[in-house]
Amino acid sequence: MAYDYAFVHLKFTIPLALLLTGIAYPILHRIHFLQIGSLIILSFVATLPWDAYLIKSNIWTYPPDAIIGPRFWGIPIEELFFFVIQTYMTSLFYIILSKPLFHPIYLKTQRNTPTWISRGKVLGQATLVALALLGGHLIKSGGPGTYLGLILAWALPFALLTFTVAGKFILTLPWPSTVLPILIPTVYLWLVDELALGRGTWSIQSGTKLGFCLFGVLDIEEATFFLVTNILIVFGLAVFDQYLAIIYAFPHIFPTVPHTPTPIMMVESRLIGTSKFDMERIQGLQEAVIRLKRKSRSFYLANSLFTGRLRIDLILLYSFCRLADDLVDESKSQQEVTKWTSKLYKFLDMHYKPSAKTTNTSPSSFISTFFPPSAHSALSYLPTPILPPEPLYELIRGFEMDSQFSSTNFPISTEADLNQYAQYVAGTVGELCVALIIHHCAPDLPAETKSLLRSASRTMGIALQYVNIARDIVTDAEMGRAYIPTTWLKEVGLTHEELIASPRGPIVEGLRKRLLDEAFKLYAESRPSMDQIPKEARGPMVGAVETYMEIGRVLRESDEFVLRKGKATVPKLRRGKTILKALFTS
Ligand SMILES: CC(C)=CCC/C(C)=C/CC/C(C)=C/CC/C(C)=C/[C@@H]1[C@@H](COP(=O)(O)OP(=O)(O)O)[C@]1(C)CC/C=C(\C)CC/C=C(\C)CCC=C(C)C
Repeated sequence: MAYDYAFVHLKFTIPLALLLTGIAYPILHRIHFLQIGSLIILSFVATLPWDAYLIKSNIWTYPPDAIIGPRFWGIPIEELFFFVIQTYMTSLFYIILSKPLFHPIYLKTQRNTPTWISRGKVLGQATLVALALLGGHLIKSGGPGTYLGLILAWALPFALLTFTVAGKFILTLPWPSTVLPILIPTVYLWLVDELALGRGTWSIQSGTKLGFCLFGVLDIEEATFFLVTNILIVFGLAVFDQYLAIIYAFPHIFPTVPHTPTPIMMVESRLIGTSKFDMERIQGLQEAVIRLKRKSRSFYLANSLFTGRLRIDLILLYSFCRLADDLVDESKSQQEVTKWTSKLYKFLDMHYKPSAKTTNTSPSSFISTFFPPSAHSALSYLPTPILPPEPLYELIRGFEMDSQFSSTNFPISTEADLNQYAQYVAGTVGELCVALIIHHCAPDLPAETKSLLRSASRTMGIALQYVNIARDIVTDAEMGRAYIPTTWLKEVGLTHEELIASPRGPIVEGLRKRLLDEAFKLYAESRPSMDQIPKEARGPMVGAVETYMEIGRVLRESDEFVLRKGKATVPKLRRGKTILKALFTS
């Protein structure tokens, strides 16, 4: 009995697995445990007979003075543990590197597949078949090609199966999320293997190997083994992600999705033909993600921390809010604003007041007739059945207030007006976000908790809007707008006209500070209630709020301003740190 092989785990695999667990911990959801767990079981069951055969045929041997002793089917327990830990580590690499991806949009190539993907899939399948056949041939011939043959003939049919099921999806995913989680653990395990082979912890029979080394004493067969097994793990995870993407993306096929989609749903998602996929919705989701990425760094980063349908619906909500805001902001006249807001009200009426319907037009033909093509998806895919109507109507009312600014009219006279405005444009957004969270994560929350969350989310929305106004004093002035209440301006001897003509200087800084103080007061009032947000949405929501409030903190530190396009932003590193802190502490 000895501990050489056990030490390989203690020194190299377990510490890395622990480190990866620590890094991935805040982004791991129940579904990931199901994903990793199923893959560990599959890889264990698939490797067991193969490994037992290798040991029985003396292709692989373990000197008795390198292992603790207990065996199952002749396989030392350290080796059995290897199946588990390698699958676990590679899965975590994949999950971490795939986190920023929004998988539903990678279903876009399922129909009207680009030629390079169709060809790539056929080429991949042909290569896997050829290599598996080569493996069979090497086994039949016996001698030095046996071990390589056994690896190829065993692993590649599994790879072929998974690639056949999810090849287009795998090829559509960005390479850092597929190639890197294969390569990084492979190279790491090559180095570990090199060390173990060098120390004689395990060895390969000389008559059954080719005798080429990739480097040092690392036989080409061992290098191939780690490469193909990591390919198998990543392909397996991608199959799982493809099924999840189908389940989450298509409410017309899966109207409700439980916390953790069931294995039956996974099978169903496989059996449904791609002809049933709503590719227009995928296109709409893609447009919404692009809008989010272009317009808001903070929310884009925070959004990637959510999962499932909640993530999709938050993106769609953002897209609607942004579109409505832009339609009003980009209007050239008061009439144009009224044109858009009345169309938006009508759009909401069609969903929420069908009895008040004045025409026989359907919402989709109303959208395509009265809105520009760039607005269609943001309106068509707003998850109206889940969202309460009042905040949506109020949001449009807030945009109407925006349009009332003119060289002689400043609608924000008092602090109460400011609060009302912020309620309309941002308190509503908080309430809508919470409605989505409750629907997707905890529909059975007690009524008092729901109402606490609603009112806190309104307050938090106002806090964020105050930060937004404090940040944009200069850019708003350039558009002829001043949100600082007339009463505050009077106290410092300013008028709106003067603020707009000269939005910089110590007096304005004083006003900015006052607004930020109000923002942080409201933030402090509502922040404790965020602990009542269901666990799976809490960290990401806190992350979203904190990255936005961080703009306020940067503004308060004034010398740290990073002025970009006239706006103060939080440096990337600081934004990343804020998100991580929120995730690890919520
Ligand atoms: C990850 C995530 C939460 C994403 C979605 C959030 C979402 C739907 C945002 C919509 C934003 C939007 C375009 C609203 C239109 C009105 C508007 C412009 C509001 C201002 C947003 C700032 O956006 P940005 O800086 O990009 O805009 P401009 O450059 O000024 O054009 C606002 C400041 C409002 C943002 C308000 C919220 C996201 C609500 C915050 C409250 C919560 C998240 C609830 C917290 C829960 C509890 C229980 C306290």
